[in-house]
Amino acid sequence: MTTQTSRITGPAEIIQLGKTAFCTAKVLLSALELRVFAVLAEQPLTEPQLRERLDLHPRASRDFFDTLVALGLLVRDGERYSNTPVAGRFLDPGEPAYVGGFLERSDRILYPAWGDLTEALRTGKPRVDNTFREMLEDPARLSSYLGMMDALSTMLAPLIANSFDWKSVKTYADIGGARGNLVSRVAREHEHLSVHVFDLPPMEKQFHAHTERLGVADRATFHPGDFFADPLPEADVLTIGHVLHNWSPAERRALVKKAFQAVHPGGALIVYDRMLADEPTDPENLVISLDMLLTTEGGSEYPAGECREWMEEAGFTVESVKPLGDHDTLIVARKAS
Ligand SMILES: C[S@@+](CC[C@H](N)C(=O)[O-])C[C@H]1O[C@@H](n2cnc3c(N)ncnc32)[C@H](O)[C@@H]1O
Repeated sequence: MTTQTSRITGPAEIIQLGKTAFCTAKVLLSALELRVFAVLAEQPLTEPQLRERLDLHPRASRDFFDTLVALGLLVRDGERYSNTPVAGRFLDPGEPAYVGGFLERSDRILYPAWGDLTEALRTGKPRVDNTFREMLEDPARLSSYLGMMDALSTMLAPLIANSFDWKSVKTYADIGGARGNLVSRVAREHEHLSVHVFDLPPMEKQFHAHTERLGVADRATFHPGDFFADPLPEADVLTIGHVLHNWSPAERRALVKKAFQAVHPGGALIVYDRMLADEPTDPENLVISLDMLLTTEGGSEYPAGECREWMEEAGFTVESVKPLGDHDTLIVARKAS
């Protein structure tokens, strides 16, 4: 079957794709780094006031603020700039729905790494040093990373809480569950659940603070360990979300096999990731797969069919494969009673 890309109809779109797209991305990322939205959350400001607050040179400050207006993130009313309602809700770090944790990491790590895509494609090697373990020891960097993870799992949590029958489930463990954002949000929807997170030991302190903040600490347990070296906690339901894509196919297969040992008879394994469609019509998940090339040793996105094979090979029966939100796929697999 021929794949058609109807987005590109002429030279204007080609130039937009090759130039304007990364320029406008960087305008947003710099605005976050400069705290434009945080400053404007306090009060609307004129161009000289905002420029002074942000300590910018006058040469391009008006163009920079006007670009943010043109992108729909700021409003200019007469001489004063303010946040649009959407920017005020999602880009002001003081707001609970802030998604900037994700974008801050984009700015610091992914934006420079993407500049080296050609080299990564030639060598198959990541362009970011494997500093993940070091980052876990650095509270500021860890917080920014967790902000990014939480931004994603907060959007998916209500869908996961409603797309599975949790009534008969007593224990639920999220493998690679970070500071417990997903389990906490599912536990808030289903008050009978006792929830568990398995993750690397440095995540434990963050886990206790976060589950406390979300009001589920009395039902939440952290299991420190390395999921390739240590046994996983046993539970009625295990989730593995946005984890398998960080590892090579052989490592994913091993982890799914290990999950089979940990799921109680009659229980289920739920895997979700940015899985790849059969036809490459949507660049979104393919771009994330290239992110994995740039940032991990062996990771990539993968088709749902491959995940099915790992699950069936481990002994599960796949019950359902369905879309989760705009870009993820959720697979539920059952272990026989
Ligand atoms: C991409 S994050 C996904 C976090 C979470 N599932 C979510 O969707 O928000 C990957 C998680 O796997 C954890 N992780 C990485 N290597 C691990 C290992 N060897 N053992 C246990 N956890 C690990 C990381 O600390 C991190 O929390």
